[in-house]
Amino acid sequence: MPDTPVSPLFDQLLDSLIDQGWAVSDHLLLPTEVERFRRNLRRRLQLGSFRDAAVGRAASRARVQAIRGDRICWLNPKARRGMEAAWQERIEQLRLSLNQALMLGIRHWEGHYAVYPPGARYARHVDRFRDDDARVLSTVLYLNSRWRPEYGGQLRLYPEGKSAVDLYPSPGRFVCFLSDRLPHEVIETRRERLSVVGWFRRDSSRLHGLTASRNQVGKGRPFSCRKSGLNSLAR
Ligand SMILES: O=C(O)CCC(=O)C(=O)O
Ligand SMILES: [Fe+2]
Repeated sequence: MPDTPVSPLFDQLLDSLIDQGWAVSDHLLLPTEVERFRRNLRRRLQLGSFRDAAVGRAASRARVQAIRGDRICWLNPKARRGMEAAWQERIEQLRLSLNQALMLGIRHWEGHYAVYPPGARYARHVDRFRDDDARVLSTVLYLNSRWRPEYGGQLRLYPEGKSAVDLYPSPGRFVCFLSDRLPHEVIETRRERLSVVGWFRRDSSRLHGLTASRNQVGKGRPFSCRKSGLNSLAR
């Protein structure tokens, strides 16, 4: 098996994931790459490729907006050029590192752009579906040009038995966390908030349009801080 080069950045991410079930890096992309990626998002927005995000198969639109106010557009998994391709190449490197170091058995990543207009939020939830355990790790990359705390819009993580953690969507920030056990929410934003949200999955299907179960908390085994704990939760 060829050795996967694990960059020091990935090393730090892996260590944090093992220790606390979530990780953050502000250096995965250059500022110029973040800008190019943002331009790409804006182009897709102008083309009318975005649609309201969904939360439940039968939920009414008004109810959805109260829970989740973003609009989304899936990335092209077959992109060959531009930042969509570059990002998915980097994500592929991370996938190889994750599988090598933690044996998570991840087979692919899929993700979408998300735009939260001012006033939008995403209520507390867990990313793994009730009836589908394919999502292993959630990822978020923020494409905002700048961010100040007074804009709100922070991602609030609720690690079990610990205080909540607030992460502001600053330009180029990357956050990842275990999809099945880390409740989180997006606090109401006062500015337009741009991101690429995605999931490392252990299946090979690309079924878009399924929706996350709200407050699906407490499923799965208790999180262990040791590698063996991570290994076992991935099986
Ligand atoms: O944008 C974020 O910070 C998180 C979004 C999220 O939780 C989701 O789309 O499931
Ligand atoms: Fe989420």
